[in-house]
Amino acid sequence: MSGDKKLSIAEIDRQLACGLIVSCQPVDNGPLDDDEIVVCFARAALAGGADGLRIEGARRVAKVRAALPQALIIGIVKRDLHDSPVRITPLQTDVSALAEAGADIIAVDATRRPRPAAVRALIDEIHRHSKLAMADCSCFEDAAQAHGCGAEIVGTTLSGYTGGEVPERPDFALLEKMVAAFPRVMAEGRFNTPADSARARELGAWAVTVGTAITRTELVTQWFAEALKVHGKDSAPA
Ligand SMILES: CC(=O)N[C@H](C=O)[C@@H](O)[C@H](O)[C@H](O)COP(=O)(O)O
Repeated sequence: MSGDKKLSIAEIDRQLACGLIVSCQPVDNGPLDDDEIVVCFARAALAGGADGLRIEGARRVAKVRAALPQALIIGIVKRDLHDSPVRITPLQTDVSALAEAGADIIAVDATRRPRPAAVRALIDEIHRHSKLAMADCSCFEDAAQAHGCGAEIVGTTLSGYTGGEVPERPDFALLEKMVAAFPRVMAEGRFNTPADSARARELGAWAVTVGTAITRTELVTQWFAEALKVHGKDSAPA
């Protein structure tokens, strides 16, 4: 298994062409929430020109790695803990499982919230496996802390998801602030259109991760259905 593959950040810099990463995370328990479908999403994303993939769960990372030995994979584990709001790769054992499954980059929640393992401990564990660390951040201060702990990549992933209503638009203000301070910033979270993704790159994002708009068919269908409701039966021509 190519869990042993070790890419340097400079090699990844060279591999990025358009800077698009596709997150292949179907809606939980929906009709597309299936390991083989995730592998198909991954194949389709690469066929469409993506530079890399974001995959949830060690088992799915291993399946995608086996099917696509050369793919750049960012691995995460999502788990619901009873005593912490941290969901994305909260434990050191999650890190080891993702490393063994063949992830190149391992992303962890880097928010400064109550958590079972410190951000530094998770990043150290990622590096112990000779993998690269990405910090999923909710604000500039999260990114500063994670960068200080050695994270190679910091992302806007969790902006808007740590309290209050989730905004509709991406957090461009945070992206700009992070780009000015850190060398590799992942634009992630609600980059739902090619135009917003391109804008992120114009602003200096190292790469852009797009999930929902590509791999959550139910939600994209809802966007269309909601928009079309305005012109429902009453306004249709007789
Ligand atoms: C907040 C959180 O849990 N984000 C998750 C992180 O893996 C995923 O649910 C998102 O789909 C991913 O970040 C991509 O973002 P978007 O789906 O908006 O393109």
